[in-house]
Amino acid sequence: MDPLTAAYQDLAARVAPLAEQPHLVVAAAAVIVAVLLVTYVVWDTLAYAAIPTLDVPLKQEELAETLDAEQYSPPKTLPKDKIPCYDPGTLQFLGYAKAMTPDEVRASIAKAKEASKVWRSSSFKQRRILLRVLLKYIITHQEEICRVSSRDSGKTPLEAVLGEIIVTAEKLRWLAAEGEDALKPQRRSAGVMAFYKAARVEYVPVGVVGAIVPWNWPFHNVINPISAAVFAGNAIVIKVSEHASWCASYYARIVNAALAAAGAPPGLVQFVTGYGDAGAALVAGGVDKVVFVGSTEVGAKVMAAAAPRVTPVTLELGGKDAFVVCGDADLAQVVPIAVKAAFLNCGQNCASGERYIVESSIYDSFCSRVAETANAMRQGPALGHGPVDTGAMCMPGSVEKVQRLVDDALSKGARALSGGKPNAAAGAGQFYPPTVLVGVTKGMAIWHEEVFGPVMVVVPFSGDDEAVALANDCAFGLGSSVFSGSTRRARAIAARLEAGMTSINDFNATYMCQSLPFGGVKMSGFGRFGGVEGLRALCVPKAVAEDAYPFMKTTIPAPWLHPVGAAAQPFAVALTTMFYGPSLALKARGLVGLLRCLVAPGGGGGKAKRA
Ligand SMILES: NC(=O)c1ccc[n+]([C@@H]2O[C@H](COP(=O)([O-])OP(=O)(O)OC[C@H]3O[C@@H](n4cnc5c(N)ncnc54)[C@H](O)[C@@H]3O)[C@@H](O)[C@H]2O)c1
Repeated sequence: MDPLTAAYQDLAARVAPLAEQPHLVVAAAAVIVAVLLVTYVVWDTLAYAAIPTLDVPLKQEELAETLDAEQYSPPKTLPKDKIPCYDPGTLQFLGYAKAMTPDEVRASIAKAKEASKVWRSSSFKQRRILLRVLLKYIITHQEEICRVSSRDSGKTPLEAVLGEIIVTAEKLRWLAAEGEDALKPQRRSAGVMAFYKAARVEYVPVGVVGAIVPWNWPFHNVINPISAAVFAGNAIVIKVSEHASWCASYYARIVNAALAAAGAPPGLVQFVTGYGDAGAALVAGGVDKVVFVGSTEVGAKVMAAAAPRVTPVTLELGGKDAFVVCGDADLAQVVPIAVKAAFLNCGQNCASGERYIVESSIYDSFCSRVAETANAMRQGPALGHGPVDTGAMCMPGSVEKVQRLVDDALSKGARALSGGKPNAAAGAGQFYPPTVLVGVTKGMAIWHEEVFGPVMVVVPFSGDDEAVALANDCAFGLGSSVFSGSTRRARAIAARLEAGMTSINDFNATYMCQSLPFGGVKMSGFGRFGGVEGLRALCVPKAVAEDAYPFMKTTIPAPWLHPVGAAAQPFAVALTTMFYGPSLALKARGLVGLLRCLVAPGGGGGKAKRA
């Protein structure tokens, strides 16, 4: 018996008794998992031990849970060159942010440009340190970051942890762990005629990224593009929303402290506060790439403004996600997810469940269960008044916009199973309650327009073709969900949905997988942010080809030397036939033609002719 077979038989004989003692197998597996876990924790702890700890002082109003009514009452007159900032839950006045002028925006771009020249040759190691400094601060100061976000945008502290912290932490972790792999030069095949070449793509930083972001997740919306842009070797000028400018002051202090701790050049990240004119100045001001996150209407303007300089744009625009629930889905799982998908952050999410397409067999049960939860949800100011399930709408005018869409639907025959009018009982702030609408038809504006508020529209379907047709009957195509007890059925429906992202038996799971691209189709925009594709979109994918072998290099064949002779074109035809001829006979014909050209009079090209 050969030694290998003997060793195998010996191992098999030793392992066989274990099959009769499954508890030993389970115990061994548990020990292995525990060792792996401990190794991971120790590794992570050591990786972060040397990472500097930031000290970012907070202002009085950033620290307080409740604000004194007198001290924070609105001013009588509002200056034009400043942005007034309010708490949407109490309407207390928080102070002013600067409304930067176009000249000030251009000055910020110039500073970023200088910093980008240094940072583009920074090492991935240094970029990872920057991300880890940020992550360390974020995890140890979650409460502060969330309190400030809640104060400025109206969301509850729980919502802030879910949407501001968790996804940001995962983004930073993913970038540090896998970002370098996504950006290191990638080998490509050289092809047939260039067989002697080595081909690769190098991901070169674009230079200065100009990012314009909305107010709905004011912390995540800034750290998300900043972390990706600087990890890709760029500087970034980021324009925050005029409706979330107060909190940007704290978030800018965090970022600047992290840059200093990581030894990054000052000016690498520039914050811009201002109105639309500041955003327009950023787009037209000479940045190398524009990332716009906001409404479809403004996105179209941004695209037009980027055209004269042919500045590349990524547009992350509005959404109106379809949420398909098949009759065989597990309602106990689906209902709580459906409620979160519609009402998280008061429905102010680009990828928010807005159109619930539910199979007729479970339609009534689904509607009554979501309405029961919606009716039980408590609403109020996010801070200082005990836990609430949902907070205020961030933007002045949002409550009225939602009411217009709901009123239109109700006047045309829809019914509200919960909510349906502003919630004055919740307090002085901008409150619209969780609203479930049934009986919605295509003639109603709410079926087509993005609500960006806490309204769940539920319609029934019969047969998967109808579910797909209803889901695709929409100008937007950002996220989508399909729930079914049969993965096969869910996948088949998902494959037919016109959307940039689909989660099967979940909602927005694609965003928790930060390796995946984020973005939409149709009026939801184009280009991708997030994941490998999003990171590479912040670079120029530069094609490079060089000689693969030192003894082979490109020389122009003799028949092609100028002035060319009669054999020049037949030589090219023969060469093409030899390399690409789809049969042996054709390839042989190409080779013979090639040799003929070389020996023919004039086959030596210009030199031969001259001789
Ligand atoms: N797809 C996504 O990733 C995503 C994420 C969040 C929000 N959104 C969308 O954002 C919208 C809500 O956010 P919003 O109300 O802040 O959007 P918005 O389009 O009104 O504003 C977004 C930003 O654009 C700026 N701006 C305004 N006019 C400009 C101009 N002419 N040139 C350049 N910039 C200009 C604003 O000052 C703001 O900072 C919703 O439609 C929502 O779906 C999309």
